[in-house]
Amino acid sequence: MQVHVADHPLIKHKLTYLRDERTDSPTFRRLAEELVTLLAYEATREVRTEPFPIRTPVAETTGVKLANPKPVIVPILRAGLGMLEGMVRLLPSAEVGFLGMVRDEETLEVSAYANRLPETLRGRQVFVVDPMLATGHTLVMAFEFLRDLGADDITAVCLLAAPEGIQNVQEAVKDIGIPVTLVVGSVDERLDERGYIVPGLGDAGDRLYGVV
Ligand SMILES: O=P(O)(O)OC[C@H]1O[C@H](OP(=O)(O)OP(=O)(O)O)[C@H](O)[C@@H]1O
Ligand SMILES: O=c1cc[nH]c(=O)[nH]1
Ligand SMILES: [Mg+2]
Repeated sequence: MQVHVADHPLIKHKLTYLRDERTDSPTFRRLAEELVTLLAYEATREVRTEPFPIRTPVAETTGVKLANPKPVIVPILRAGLGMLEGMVRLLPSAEVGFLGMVRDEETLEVSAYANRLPETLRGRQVFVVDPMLATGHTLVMAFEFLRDLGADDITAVCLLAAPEGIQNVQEAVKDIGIPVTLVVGSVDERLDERGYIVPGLGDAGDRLYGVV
């Protein structure tokens, strides 16, 4: 698995405000959207394009456009929804599929409660968005779902990751058997005993949408 840690002062600046416990929900949502747009620049570096002949007011030339079939963006509910708009803004012609997953706060095991994805992902580039990669259980289960639908090219975009989680995903991806790229805004210090990223930002879903 290729791992890219975005190293950009604007990303660090926005992440600092995102982490700050004084940041309210509307500001948190705006920052998450802005951050994903910056990370998406890195995540879409290998997006497939095809030649596209055009005529400018001056001359004929051949540019590029996104190739067909178009990419698929998959936010992992709930918190991944906070990154969807920023990603769609960069890839407006992409299709969007949804995966709903929640981790048990005691065992840290994950269960899926919603799945609305294209029938097949064969030949599609898939971009998974979820702000937090903690133990990595959620991402691994998501990758298995996507692989079972034929995906063979997955890029995951996360705002924060724990080193333990990256390691777990790296191990699991060997068995999943398809190329995976991970783009993250920061690799934090560690996980705490409750499975939260340290220093992290707390519960991303709650900070975006409130405690349910
Ligand atoms: O790497 P992991 O240990 O699996 O944890 C990461 C997951 O935890 C959070 O979701 P959560 O389960 O809190 O659901 P929510 O988005 O509905 O709040 C986060 O958005 C990830 O999906
Ligand atoms: O720190 C964490 C870990 C998992 N999920 C979150 O929302 N935050
Ligand atoms: Mg949550």
